[in-house]
Amino acid sequence: MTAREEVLHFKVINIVRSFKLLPRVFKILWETHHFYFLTILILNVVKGLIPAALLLATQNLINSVVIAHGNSVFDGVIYAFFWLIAITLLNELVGYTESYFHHLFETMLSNEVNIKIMEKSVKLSLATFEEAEVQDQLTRAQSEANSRPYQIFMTILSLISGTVTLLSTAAILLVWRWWVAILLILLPVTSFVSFLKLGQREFDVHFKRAPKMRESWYLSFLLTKDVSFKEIKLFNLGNYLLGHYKNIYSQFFVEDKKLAFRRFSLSILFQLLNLVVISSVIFLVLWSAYTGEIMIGSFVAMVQAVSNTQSSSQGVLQHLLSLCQHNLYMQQLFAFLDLKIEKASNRESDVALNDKINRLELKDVSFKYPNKSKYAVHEVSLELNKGETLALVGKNGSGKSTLVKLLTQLYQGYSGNILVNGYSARDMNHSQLLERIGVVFQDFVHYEMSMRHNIAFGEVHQIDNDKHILEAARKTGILPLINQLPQGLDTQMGKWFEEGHQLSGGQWQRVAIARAYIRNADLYILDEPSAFLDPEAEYEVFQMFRQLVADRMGIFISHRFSSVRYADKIAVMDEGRIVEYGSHYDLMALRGLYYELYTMQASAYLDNEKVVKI
Ligand SMILES: Nc1ncnc2c1ncn2[C@@H]1O[C@H](COP(=O)(O)OP(=O)(O)OP(=O)(O)O)[C@@H](O)[C@H]1O
Repeated sequence: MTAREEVLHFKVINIVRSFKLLPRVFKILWETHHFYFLTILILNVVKGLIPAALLLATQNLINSVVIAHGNSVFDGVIYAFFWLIAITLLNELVGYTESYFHHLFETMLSNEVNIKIMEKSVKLSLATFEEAEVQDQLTRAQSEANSRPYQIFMTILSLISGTVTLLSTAAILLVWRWWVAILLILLPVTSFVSFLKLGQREFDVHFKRAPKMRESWYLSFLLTKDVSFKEIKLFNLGNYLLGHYKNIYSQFFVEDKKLAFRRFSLSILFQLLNLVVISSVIFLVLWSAYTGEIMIGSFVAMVQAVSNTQSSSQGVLQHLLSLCQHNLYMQQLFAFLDLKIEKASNRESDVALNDKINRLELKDVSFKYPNKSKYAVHEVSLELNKGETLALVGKNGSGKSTLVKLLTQLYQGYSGNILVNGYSARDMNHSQLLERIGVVFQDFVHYEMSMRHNIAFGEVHQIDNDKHILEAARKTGILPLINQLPQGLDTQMGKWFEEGHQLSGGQWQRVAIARAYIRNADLYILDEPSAFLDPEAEYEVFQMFRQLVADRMGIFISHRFSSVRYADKIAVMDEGRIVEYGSHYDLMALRGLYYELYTMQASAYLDNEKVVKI
């Protein structure tokens, strides 16, 4: 049974079992802030005792007035009055102090949980992170991270104070008629099971909703973010996407309405049952007072005790129910936090990379994406030495970018071997290896931060080293651009935040290349570095790349054969395999796929020239 099925097959007993999560919940609460946590806990125990104390004080006051009326001794009344005022004051004081600590603790707790989720996120491997189920778990964990853990805390507190109130008020009734106290405590149990089942159903509905929630989040992202705004306008997609979004939410509403109606009907039914029992018990108290069995003060206290016992018993069970539901959420959060981390990078057994990388070998490397039958990379073997450049070419989807992700160990589940200086990359100290590689991915990030951040993120400890950052900028030709920016390196980039300076596609691409170049790496990998560049910029970028890797190694992926031809080695990929391998001249002489692609592109340029001449 998969984890998902396990959760969906939760029965009443399994929900109760979910209480074993409580120690872990307490650990999070404790770690959030020891002092606040303990203080709130203690205040709640005190809060739980107050209703019974108030009750006894009221009973005492009324009875002492009755006694004083008979024998004109007023001291007892003053004394009882003092106690009532003191307890009322304590009640107020506890309430205000508790809400002060609550307020602070709430923010801290949601931060703590959000941080735990983000910490876990960055540790996951790319393969795990990309799994749809993991994305769903993340959505579930994140969507309620701000409210759920705090609600759990509140529920636990209400449970504590409710139980204390229940026991203390029930004790007053026990003295009078023990079976009435038991009846009032057990009465709400009848509703407990029904509400528990309903809670399970509500959870199942929300559990199954995660993929749709993700879809609705994505639709809202498309409709509200600048990256998609232009296309949405041009293709007039607004109404279509909005309709889709509304559709998802109207489906949610139908489900919610059904559940709300069930909850409403159950509540009415059990409320009526309660009313009948409570009225009968109050009539019994009334009868006792009428027959003179109890005094008037005790009568008032007893009626109050009946109502308190019944309501606190109902409250305790309600809180137990909420706790079950909250625990189901926590189970999702913990499932995400417990996800396996593929490689414990920097293990003691890892081979240290003490030297510069001067040799890279791939031996029969094959890789399939999870749940895919076809190889994205199939039996790839190649080698690269210091001072050499390798160009990867091939049609769309032939496996070039995947190969780069394998080289950078983003995916570990490959067969064959990748050797760095003769050692298997699998056994190498991961961070040391990655420190020696500078990569620009095809889908590089536009950081909506300052230019300084955008470049220095390649070597974050250089964030304040202007000289170093500007040198990387010079190598990609963006120095003149930086000089023109209103706050130079500290200018905000992009359009998401105030005073943001938007760059063109080619400028963003050069910034991304500068981010790789700021690293003093031994191997530079550029995945389609010229996709957004004009011919002049492309020429410039490749000249600089060749200079940079003259005594290092360089790999680039490109569909532009004008640049590819200058690489020392060219690997032509098709359906995951390397089908041709050699220099430009070797491959042209072969008259195979490379020749075909090269001449196709060259003739397209020549045709254009003809058109211009005509
Ligand atoms: N994250 C992923 N999950 C599943 N399959 C993927 C993933 N990324 C790529 N693929 C698949 O792997 C194959 C190789 O993709 P890859 O991105 O490596 O090709 P490429 O040669 O870089 O293509 P392009 O020239 O279009 O960038 C394709 O069939 C693609 O559908």
